[in-house]
Amino acid sequence: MATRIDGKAFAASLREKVAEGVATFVAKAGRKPGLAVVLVGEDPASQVYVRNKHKMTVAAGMESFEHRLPADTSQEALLALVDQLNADPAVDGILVQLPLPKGLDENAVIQAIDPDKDVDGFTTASAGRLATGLPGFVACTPLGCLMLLKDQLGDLSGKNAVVIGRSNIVGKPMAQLLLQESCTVTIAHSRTVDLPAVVRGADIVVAAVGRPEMVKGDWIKPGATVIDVGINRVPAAEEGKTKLVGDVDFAGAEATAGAITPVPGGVGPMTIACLLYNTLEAANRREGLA
Ligand SMILES: NC(=O)C1=CN([C@@H]2O[C@H](COP(=O)(O)OP(=O)(O)OC[C@H]3O[C@@H](n4cnc5c(N)ncnc54)[C@H](OP(=O)(O)O)[C@@H]3O)[C@@H](O)[C@H]2O)C=CC1
Ligand SMILES: Nc1nc(=O)c2c([nH]1)NC[C@@H]1CN(c3ccc(C(=O)N[C@@H](CCC(=O)O)C(=O)O)cc3)C=[N+]21
Repeated sequence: MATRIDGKAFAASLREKVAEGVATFVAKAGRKPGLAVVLVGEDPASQVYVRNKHKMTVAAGMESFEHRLPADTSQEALLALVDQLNADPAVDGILVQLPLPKGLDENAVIQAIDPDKDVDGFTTASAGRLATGLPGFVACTPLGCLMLLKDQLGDLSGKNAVVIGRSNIVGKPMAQLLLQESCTVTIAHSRTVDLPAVVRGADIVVAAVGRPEMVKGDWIKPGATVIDVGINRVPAAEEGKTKLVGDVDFAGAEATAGAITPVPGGVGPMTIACLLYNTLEAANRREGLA
């Protein structure tokens, strides 16, 4: 039976460490680190995430600047806000909550963020820095996955890692991080032939697909470490209710894996904790304290 990796507890302890770092920053810089979050439109899931981010930013001792804009905001107005935040000395980190409403050019908005304030790690500058090993910001979800893996396994060098999914915000940066740790990395995707066989070779499996419980227990090599990034809302047993499940069939994989993250309570809480971690880092760098 696999060890359950407690992402919720790990994230809480990371947020405490960040809060200590914030106190040190305030003593030296004479101001709080600031995180600006931009939410366009009314997407209910995004509203919940943004509210949680605000609460945890304040709890860590940082300044939270929330910008809520109507769904019919123009591209020009949104870009003007990003420029204003880029120029604002009180803002160390900028996050534009995705997805944006239809009609807005997500890529153009993300690329407008100053890479030194890109605490989401979504700009091409951040992706390029990660790929070439230069200091920058790593996307929060893959960074959180890596922290959980290192905590569980220690040195990752030489391990066979399979990342399922090749998105710019999860799969690709995850693969770069594992490569940096000297894993032998395979990136699987919708065109991969015989995915079960590919996964059976993995000491480390990171599932970031967006398909509920797609990865089955009998794909998992005995003792492997399984990181489930998926957040899928599906109908629950009780009529009219919903529940969250990952991209991995948890019950099946738990029997074979060495360790596995649950959903909820696994990778999800690490994402926000890493956002705070990156924001503190951005503040320290901007003040020459890093
Ligand atoms: N915990 C957290 O904080 C976060 C969780 N998530 C969750 O992680 C999941 C992935 O997110 P994201 O990367 O943005 O998703 P995307 O939809 O951008 O990417 C999904 C990837 O999965 C691949 N894929 C789709 N179907 C299959 C299949 N049948 N077999 C193999 N690969 C397949 C796609 O392949 P192809 O490229 O060929 O189309 C694609 O590369 C989602 O559930 C999302 O909700 C995302 C961000 C943060
Ligand atoms: N610019 C931008 N940056 C993001 O990082 C970003 C984004 N846009 N858009 C949406 C996705 C998704 N995401 C999650 C954050 C926290 C949980 C999380 O805390 N999940 C809890 C459960 C939450 C619940 O119960 O709904 C858990 O897994 O335990 C999940 C998903 C960040 N994203």
